[in-house]
Amino acid sequence: MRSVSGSHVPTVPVSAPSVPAVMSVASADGYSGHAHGAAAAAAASSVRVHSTGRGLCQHQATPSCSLIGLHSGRGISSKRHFLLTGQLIPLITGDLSTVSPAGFMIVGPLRSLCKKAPRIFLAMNPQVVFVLGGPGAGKGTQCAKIVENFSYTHLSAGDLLREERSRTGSEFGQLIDSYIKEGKIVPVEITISLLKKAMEETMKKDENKFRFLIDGFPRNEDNLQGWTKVMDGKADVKFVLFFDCSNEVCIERCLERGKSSGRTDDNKESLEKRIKTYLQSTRPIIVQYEKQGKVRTIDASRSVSEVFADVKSIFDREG
Ligand SMILES: Nc1ncnc2c1ncn2[C@@H]1O[C@H](COP(=O)(O)OP(=O)(O)OP(=O)(O)O)[C@@H](O)[C@H]1O
Ligand SMILES: O=c1ccn([C@@H]2O[C@H](COP(=O)(O)O)[C@@H](O)[C@H]2O)c(=O)[nH]1
Repeated sequence: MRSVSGSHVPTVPVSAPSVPAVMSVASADGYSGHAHGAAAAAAASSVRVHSTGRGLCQHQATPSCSLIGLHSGRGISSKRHFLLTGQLIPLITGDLSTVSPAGFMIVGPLRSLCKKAPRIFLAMNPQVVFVLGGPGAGKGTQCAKIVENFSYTHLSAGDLLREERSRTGSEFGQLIDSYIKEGKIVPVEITISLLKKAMEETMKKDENKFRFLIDGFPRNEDNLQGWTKVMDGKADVKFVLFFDCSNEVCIERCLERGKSSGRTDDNKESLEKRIKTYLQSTRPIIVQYEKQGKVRTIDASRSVSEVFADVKSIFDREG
């Protein structure tokens, strides 16, 4: 047994049931690194409690009590909280940069808790990276490469809208079609419901898939407000990946793509409108996130591999 960073974890009671004011988190015999896993789980910005543990448990340290944590495996630090059967437990601090690769971790036995909580399952909120940039800046191309190299699921808001447009019986098909051709931004209620559903379905299929690249969203103030209203507290926006590219290069790429894409908006007329919408509505959103220190800017005018080298170093760093 060893304690996490040699620390004890004081509890801050929120509601019953009560647990001892001090408890130590220890790794079970033969599960070295699990204590770090728990610390990483605690470091997660928000953690949901699962009442059932289907698929969550990779290792079972003790049959009576298990704390299961998810961690990103890369340099998580800082003081956060996680929810544990009605208790807010201040973070176990320490250097988490050595945490082993991503996955579920388990610590046990949590002796003092065993009596109170026979089994505790924790899973993180979805972790989101917004991917923004002008039309044709290379967002989709780079997202595909991120997915190949990191454990992210790519959700393109544009693709989801196009899918909805062609879904038989969709009540929004015509509206989406005209908005896309005009380069206008579809009302957020439609887009957010598609995004939320896609995230939920992804996580339902595989609980390990809780990291998302949301490509082409939020595009305007309405999008941002809609996201906040529906997703605040339910998903954590880690950062915004911004592909910075001149309008000329964007237009040239889209026109080239238009030769084979079949997209109704990869033509000169639509592109002028899309660029205008991007400059008037989306850039201010990027500026807002910049003020919060959340934007990671990439020079997207270079080759695909040069751009990806920068993208990769950001994901290596950020986890
Ligand atoms: N770095 C690059 N250099 C040259 N061409 C590129 C580069 N990145 C992407 N492309 C090409 O440019 C076109 C647009 O790329 P992509 O679809 O990835 O852009 P996007 O930002 O997702 O566009 P949109 O927002 O319009 O969906 C594609 O044909 C793609 O192959
Ligand atoms: O959040 C969104 C995303 C997209 N749209 C509309 O779709 C087109 C195409 O989007 P791409 O990201 O280029 O695939 C875009 O011009 C908008 O009309 C949207 O309304 N909201």
